[in-house]
Amino acid sequence: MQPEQDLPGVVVTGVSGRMGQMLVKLIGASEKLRLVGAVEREGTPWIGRDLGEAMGGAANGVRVTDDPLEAFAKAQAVIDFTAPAATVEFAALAAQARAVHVIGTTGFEAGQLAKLTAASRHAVIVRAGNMSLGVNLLTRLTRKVAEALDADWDIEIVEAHHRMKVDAPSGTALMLGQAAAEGRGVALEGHRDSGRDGLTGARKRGDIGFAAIRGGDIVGEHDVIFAGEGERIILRHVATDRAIFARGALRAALWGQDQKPGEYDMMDVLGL
Ligand SMILES: NC(=O)c1ccc[n+]([C@@H]2O[C@H](COP(=O)([O-])OP(=O)(O)OC[C@H]3O[C@@H](n4cnc5c(N)ncnc54)[C@H](O)[C@@H]3O)[C@@H](O)[C@H]2O)c1
Ligand SMILES: O=C(O)C1=N[C@H](C(=O)O)CCC1
Repeated sequence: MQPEQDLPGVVVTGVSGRMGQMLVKLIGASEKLRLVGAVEREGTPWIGRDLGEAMGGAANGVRVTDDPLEAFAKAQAVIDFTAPAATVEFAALAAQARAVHVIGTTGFEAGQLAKLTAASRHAVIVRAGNMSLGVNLLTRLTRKVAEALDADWDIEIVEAHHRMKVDAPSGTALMLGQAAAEGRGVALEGHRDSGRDGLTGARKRGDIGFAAIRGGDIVGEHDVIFAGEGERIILRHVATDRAIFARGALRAALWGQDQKPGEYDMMDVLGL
C-alpha cells in the first residue's frame, strides 16, 4: 500500500451537494486517493468550516473554501459535480494547475462544451453524463440494438429523476440518444424530439424521442424503448444509490493520472 501522502490528492467541488457529500465519503474510504480540498459556492453556509464537522462527523482538517484557484494548486485531480457555468470556470483553473478534471455536471450548452474542449488542450478532462458502469454498458447495448434495427422501430428515451433536478433531458438520456443516433448512422441534432405538448402531429419517422419525469427522491431511471409493429424492446437501467456515480468518478480520477491532455469519457476509462 502507498503511504497516504503519496496518493493523488483530490479536490471536490460542490462539496455540500448530493454528489459532493457522496464523493467525500468514498474518498475517505479509499486507499488510492486522498482528499486535499473542498470547494463550495461563495456565500454558502459551509465556507470556512471544517468539512468533516460540516458533514456532521469528526473534524477532518479540510477547510471548505470558495477559492478554487488556491484549492486546485494542491490537487492532482478535481472531481466536479456542480453546474455548467461553474464547471467551465473550473476547467480553466484545473488546466492551469495541471490537475485531471473529472466532470459529472450535466446540462451544458454548445458554447460551454467548446470551452471545455479548449481547456482539454492543456489537461486531462474526463466527462460523462453518467459515470456508472451499468449506464455505460447500457449505452453500448443501445448503440448495438440501434445498429441492428431500421427506422421502422421508433426509439423513445424515458428518464425519471428526483424533484430537485434542474436540467432535462438528463445527461444520461442524451448519452443514450447519442448512442442510438450513432447506431443508426444519423446526427442526434437533426432527429431529436423532446418536450411534446399540445397538437404535435404524428411522430416523425426516424426521430429519437425524449420524455422526462421529475418527482420525489428518484435517484435516476432510464428506459430506451424500441417500439416496432407488434413488439417492443425495452432496455432499462435503475439507479438506487448515488455511490455508483461517485465510484465511477474516483476511478476516472485515478485513470486520468496516466493520460495525455485531451477529452475523455467513461467508455475510455472502463475500456468499453
Ligand atoms: N455524471 C453523473 O454520473 C452524475 C450523477 C449525479 C449527478 N450528476 C450531475 O451533477 C450535478 C450536481 O448534482 P447534485 O445532485 O449533486 O446537485 P446539488 O445541487 O445537490 O449539488 C451541486 C452543488 O454544487 C454547488 N455549486 C454550484 N455552483 C458552484 C460554484 N460556482 N462553486 C462551487 N460550488 C458550486 C452547489 O452549491 C451545490 O452544493 C448535476 O449537473 C447533475 O445532473 C451527474
Ligand atoms: O441526480 C442527477 O441530477 C443525475 N444526473 C445525471 C444525469 O443528468 O443523467 C445522472 C443521474 C443522476
